[in-house]
Amino acid sequence: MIKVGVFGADGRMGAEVVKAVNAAEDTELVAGIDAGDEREAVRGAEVVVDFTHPDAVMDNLRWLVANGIHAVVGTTGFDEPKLAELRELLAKHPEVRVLIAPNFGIAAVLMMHFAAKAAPYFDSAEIVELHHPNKADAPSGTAHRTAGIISQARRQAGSTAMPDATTSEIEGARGADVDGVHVHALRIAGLIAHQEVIFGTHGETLKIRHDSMSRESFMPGVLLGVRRVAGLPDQLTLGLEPLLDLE
Ligand SMILES: NC(=O)C1=CN([C@@H]2O[C@H](COP(=O)(O)OP(=O)(O)OC[C@H]3O[C@@H](n4cnc5c(N)ncnc54)[C@H](OP(=O)(O)O)[C@@H]3O)[C@@H](O)[C@H]2O)C=CC1
Ligand SMILES: O=C(O)C1=N[C@H](C(=O)O)C[C@H](O)C1
Repeated sequence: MIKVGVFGADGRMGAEVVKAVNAAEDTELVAGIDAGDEREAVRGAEVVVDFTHPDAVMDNLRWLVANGIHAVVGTTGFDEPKLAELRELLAKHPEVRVLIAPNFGIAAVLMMHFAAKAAPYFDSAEIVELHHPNKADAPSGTAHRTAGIISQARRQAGSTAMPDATTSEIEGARGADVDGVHVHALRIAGLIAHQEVIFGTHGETLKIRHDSMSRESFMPGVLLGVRRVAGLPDQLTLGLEPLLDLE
């Protein structure tokens, strides 16, 4: 049995993780905590799953790493300074492993993988992400990562700049520029988590769309992370791709 703690246990994702950990035959819930609760409650856990808030996750990781507990992190909002600090912390605790994935949906990971493969073949690429209106961050972590991998694939292929003759716009009309890829973030009541990557070239477009219709969709990926995190070769793993042999 893998002993698991959950940070953000009463949240939309955390509550689903608690259910999944309780239902799986090889995992056992030590404790689930929320903002204001004592982290000590999860001492004894081998792995803690964090679905909290971009402003809270680094404090949680500082505590987990210092206490020798592996972390599976779904919370978004990681930038280079946060990752650099985390690498420094981990260097002092070589036994600890951290897996951070902006999206634990297997189909979402495939959507990003296919987007990277398609990117060199098109002149244009833009991302539309659509989420529930209670989401804290925009653009989504998934859109951020997708833009990064499209941009990397285009750079590696020597692609030229995307065509765009805009010289006048109302601020925001072209979305956010993430690594040179325009990202448009929609917040719509009734939705959960969706993303469309739109590619275009002469006379042809390709749209790759992913839809999470329920938060259960993330649980196979989260449980895979819980089962595998302790054995990962690198102290810090970004994205679920290596666990799915997708690199
Ligand atoms: N990687 C993935 O596959 C996915 C990632 N996410 C990401 O997960 C994060 C959470 O999303 P969601 O569940 O919708 O958000 P919610 O707001 O529903 O839940 C967050 C929970 O975390 C709690 N919390 C806040 N700070 C702390 C803390 N320091 N320690 C412990 N608990 C804390 C909150 O408590 P309180 O309400 O009391 O403040 C709340 O219960 C977001 O960053 C989101 O983007 C979401 C879906 C999938
Ligand atoms: O907040 C959410 O809901 C989600 N957050 C993640 C993100 O920011 O990409 C993953 C998924 O899109 C749902």
